[in-house]
Amino acid sequence: MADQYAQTGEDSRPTEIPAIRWEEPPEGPVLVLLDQTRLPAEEVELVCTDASALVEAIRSLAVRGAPLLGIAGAYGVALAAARGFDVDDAANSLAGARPTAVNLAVGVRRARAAFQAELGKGGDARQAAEAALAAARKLHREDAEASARMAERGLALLDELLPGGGHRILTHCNTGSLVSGGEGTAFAVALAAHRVGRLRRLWVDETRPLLQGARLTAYEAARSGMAYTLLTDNAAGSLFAAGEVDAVLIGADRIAADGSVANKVGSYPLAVLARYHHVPFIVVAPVTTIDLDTPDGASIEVEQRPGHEVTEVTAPQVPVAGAEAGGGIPVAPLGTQAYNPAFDVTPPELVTAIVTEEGAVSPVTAEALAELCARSRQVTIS
Ligand SMILES: CSC[C@H]1O[C@H](OP(=O)(O)O)[C@H](O)[C@@H]1O
Repeated sequence: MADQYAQTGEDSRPTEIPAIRWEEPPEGPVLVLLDQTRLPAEEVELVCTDASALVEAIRSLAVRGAPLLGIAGAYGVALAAARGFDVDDAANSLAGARPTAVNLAVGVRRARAAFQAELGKGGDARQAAEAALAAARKLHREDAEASARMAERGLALLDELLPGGGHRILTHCNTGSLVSGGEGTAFAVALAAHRVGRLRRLWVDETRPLLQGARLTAYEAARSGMAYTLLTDNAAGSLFAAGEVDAVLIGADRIAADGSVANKVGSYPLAVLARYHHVPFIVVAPVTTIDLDTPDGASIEVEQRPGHEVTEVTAPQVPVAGAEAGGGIPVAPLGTQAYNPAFDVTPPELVTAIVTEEGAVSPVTAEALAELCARSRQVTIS
């Protein structure tokens, strides 16, 4: 069936999309973001000159995706320092902009620590700001390197689990260049398989309500030239039943110490479907997404988002005059209340493997995750 929906990308532009970059025009440093709320219709850039503009961009998902949130948070601290704003205030507002993706707080913490360490060594404000920027640039580089290594390790695992190639991969939400300093996490694995001719099809969940799959993953898949097919989230079950899914590849926003995985809402039902149909369910995430300070899935704060994201559909660049608060077109009676968690939590027993740049963990246990993180710290130190 997969081939009858043959949709291959037409775009030959480079797949790496500059989701974020630091610039230093004469009027002062800025953080330039590709506004992901406007994709795929428009490639519009947001120019942030202070932390509050970046906080708004994070909350509106103009910039999004766990690893990129970490990079943006670090640059946000550097921006506040470079422009003479209060760094502690900036760090606190950035770290609190979205609660679930642990990378955001990690990135903010790394840049803030570099800033404070430089001051502690007797450096002046300019030197401290430069130290924060250096920490942000380092995190950006490390994430790009991690992305390449995750792609390599993820492809090796797919080849091991699915001998014979021709992988039909289902993915949820968006985990490509738009969430990363490199080519992403789970999507980067699919891209690696495509480049060596071992991706038969990427099944792309549209990912309601904000449609990161339909708007962003399809956009990235088209640019790559891979064979991909979009589906509604509720059509995934019939694909599994038809035997059309060889593996599920998703990202993560926070992985608790016991191996519970918080990811875009709709991930947990895919894990249950995968288990029922004996299909590998693989999580691809950098080590920075593993949070040993969060003991288990119940301890992960799941972001609750505004109801209008469910009760309205919004044409990103065309606000609808007179529509509800969200500016979209109502699809439910005015006043309808909506349940809109941004993420859900998959228990470790439903996860076949967690693939990181330092290696894969399977089965997923607290001990194996702790060992992986310890090994990663050794690598970082050396
Ligand atoms: C690999 S990070 C991408 C991750 O982030 C997405 O959430 P959001 O679009 O709300 O930032 C989703 O959970 C993806 O798996």
